[in-house]
Amino acid sequence: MMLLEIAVAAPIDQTLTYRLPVKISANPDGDGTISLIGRRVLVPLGGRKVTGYVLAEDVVASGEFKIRDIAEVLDVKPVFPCSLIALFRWISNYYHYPIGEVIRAALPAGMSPRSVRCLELVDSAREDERFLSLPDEKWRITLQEKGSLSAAATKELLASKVWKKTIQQFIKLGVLRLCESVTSDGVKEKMEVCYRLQHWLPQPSVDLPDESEIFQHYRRQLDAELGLELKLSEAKTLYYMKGLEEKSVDGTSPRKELLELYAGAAKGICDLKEKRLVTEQKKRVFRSPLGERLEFFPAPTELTDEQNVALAEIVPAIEQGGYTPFLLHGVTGSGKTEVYLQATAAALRQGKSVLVIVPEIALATQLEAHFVSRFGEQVVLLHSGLSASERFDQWSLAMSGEAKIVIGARSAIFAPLNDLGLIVVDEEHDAGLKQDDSLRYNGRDLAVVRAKQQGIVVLLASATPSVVSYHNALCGKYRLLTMDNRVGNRSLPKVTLIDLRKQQSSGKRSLFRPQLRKALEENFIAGRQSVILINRRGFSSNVLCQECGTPVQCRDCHVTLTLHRSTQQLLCHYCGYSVHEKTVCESCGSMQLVPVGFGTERVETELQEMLPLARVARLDTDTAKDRKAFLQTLKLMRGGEIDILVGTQMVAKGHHFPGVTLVGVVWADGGLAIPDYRAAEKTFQLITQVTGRAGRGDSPGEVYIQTMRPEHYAISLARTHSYRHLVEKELELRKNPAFPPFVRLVAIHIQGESEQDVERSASRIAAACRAAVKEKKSFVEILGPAPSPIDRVKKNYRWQVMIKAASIEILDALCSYVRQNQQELVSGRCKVMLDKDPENMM
Ligand SMILES: Nc1ncnc2c1ncn2[C@@H]1O[C@H](COP(=O)(O)OP(=O)(O)OP(=O)(O)O)[C@@H](O)[C@H]1O
Ligand SMILES: [Zn+2]
Repeated sequence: MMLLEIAVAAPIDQTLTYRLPVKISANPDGDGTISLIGRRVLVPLGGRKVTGYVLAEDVVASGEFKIRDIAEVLDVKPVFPCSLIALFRWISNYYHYPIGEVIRAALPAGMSPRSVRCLELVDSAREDERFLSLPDEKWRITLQEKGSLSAAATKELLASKVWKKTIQQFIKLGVLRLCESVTSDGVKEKMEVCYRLQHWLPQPSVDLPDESEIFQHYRRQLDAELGLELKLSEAKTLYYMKGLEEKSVDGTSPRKELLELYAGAAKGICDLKEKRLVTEQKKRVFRSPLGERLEFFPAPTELTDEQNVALAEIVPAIEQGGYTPFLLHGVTGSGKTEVYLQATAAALRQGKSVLVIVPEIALATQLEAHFVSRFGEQVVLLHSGLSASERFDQWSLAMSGEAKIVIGARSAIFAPLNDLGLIVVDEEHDAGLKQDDSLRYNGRDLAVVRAKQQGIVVLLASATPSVVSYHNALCGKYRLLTMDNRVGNRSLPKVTLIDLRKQQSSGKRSLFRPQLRKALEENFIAGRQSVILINRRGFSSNVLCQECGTPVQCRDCHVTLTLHRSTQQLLCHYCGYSVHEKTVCESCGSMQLVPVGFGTERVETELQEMLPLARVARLDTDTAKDRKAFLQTLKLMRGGEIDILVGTQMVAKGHHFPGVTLVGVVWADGGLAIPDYRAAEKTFQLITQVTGRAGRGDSPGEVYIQTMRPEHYAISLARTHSYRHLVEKELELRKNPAFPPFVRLVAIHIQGESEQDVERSASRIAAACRAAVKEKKSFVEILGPAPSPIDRVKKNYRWQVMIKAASIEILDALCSYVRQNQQELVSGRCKVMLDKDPENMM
């Protein structure tokens, strides 16, 4: 009898031991060799049954607890590889999160295969009188006619108060039985018909005056060189196939595209197939989420010197194997993507697979096109925009080893790739890599941990690495690679600061100062594209009562509402609460409300007024809600069909828009006022990233930055592209008072509907932590308790205690202490959440 170590999907910190009873076969297919590790099982826990994940077999019981039997094996094959188990254990320890819940969070939601139970009428009991004498309910008739019920009908029946008992009795009598079956959602990969040339064919000459002559000539050429006596339709088909072959990764011509070029190819192909000049095959298609074929990017003819230097370090590390972390600091447009592609090729040559993590889905789509152009069908994309069945598809392709390259957002760090050789993290500084609720992990940090555990290469890359990562590189924890120059000797754009403190001279007040205005007008007239950054969405950031000055606030949060003119709403950006824009002041009842401040919508409106003929588009979380529309906007921008793109930080990240020559920042220092020790770092990163969108094509770029604080180092250093100076400055400042990288942080969040309970709990937690660290010799500091900067969200009051410590062990000891004593420390229905290495300070 085998004992199993199982993580249950419940808030329990430890794994549990269960027995695999003899009556349950681990391998119903009769294959005795497959291990249970990585599979899901159903186990009794208290009075219910929950999903468990098998982490180890043949374990030894501690003898402390009574060991129970597992109820069922849910999967016929593992759903995650053994190599991930160490990562799950690490995450559970590090983030102080129950291990079963870690695994549940790692597996795609609603992932199949899953087990379902169906009620069946036992064959030999078809004539059972007791059963036949039951009332003519729909379920009974179905059972009698079809022999079984669907999983949904079974579930409903077993939950019904009226029939539950009866069903159970009939199961006991052996008339009915419950059958477990494993299903997967029926979505298949998309396939298309392709044709392949079976013969070498000469290159057609194209410098003939008209088309029909080209085809005639090609027909004669094929006859002369290869002795093929072809009909004109056949020669014409071959001519187009030859063209498509060159554009494709694997030398095939998709039927759909061929017919679009030449309708007569349908007939031509039939004849050519008969003559065995062409064969037909089915191929998996990779479509962009827009349903279109992905753009094709040819490989560059040669690498830049800096790319060569970087790869001369990365490739041997991949070939030799072993844990090697790299930090690639490459300025915007230096060709980092090509480095990822070459490194990937090196890993594939070793028979290894590759994982690419990006902070944002839009970037994943862009990278996907590059990777598919180079590696074809070996690439899958894992992201939250997929339906459950699509995600299952991608997941199983990775699990089976069919897909060698997985690209995805942070959760793709759990991709079930077996033979990893390389993990790439693009835009490694980006806050989007951190999950901000439930299991609060950082995808970049997990990439490093996974690489270390599996002994492989990890490549963190950014034009503006996080100060912490760069510090790690300076200390020798990571190997630093630098690319200081743009591809093709393009220069970084010239940046001009515009001081917003200087009075606007005369005329209408505008969000754009004359210099930026003029540049925008000239750029538009010259037929070039511009990008405008304003890191706030909505029309205005606040709405104030003109009579008493009170801002309109959310009903459930301590947050002022933002005016969204396009939907005529005042909207809470924290909980989504909204009221019509024509509302009354809560405090005095006046209807005179005035918008103050500005956001993307207002900037868009003003631009459109300023340049009525320009095609202006907006990119922010509001317009990005519709994923298709969002990707469409990016595509139009790349294709030059938008003149001015306005947006939040979304426009700043990693996009390659070759036509953009002008970038404007409406208000650069808004982020400096946020209570976050990284406010300057983040401001610098945002400006540098958006600056990097200019001048990536043939024409050089220029950038105008409007700011109230032109002398602030985050802004003046961004003007001169001085990343290393910024790091020096930040490291100096973070020594005292101490902040990461010199200390580690954990934020303890306490939330609840009763303000008093929350405050009391926070105080007790802070006091308990203080008492616990009294004796400690190394540096530790407990800050708070204090209300969070946004101290009420969705009816919940929020307080926090922040702990800084020089040693991670002390932090961990305090976290464990708080969790273990939660019952005594926390009042009423308050919730406590630990956020290690917090990213969001609000
Ligand atoms: N060796 C090369 N020769 C010619 N073109 C190249 C080469 N390497 C990269 N490129 C091209 O240079 C452009 C910029 O490269 P890429 O988008 O990778 O920049 P990046 O370093 O990722 O910048 P960012 O940080 O802004 O995302 C792309 O169009 C890419 O195809
Ligand atoms: Zn709200």
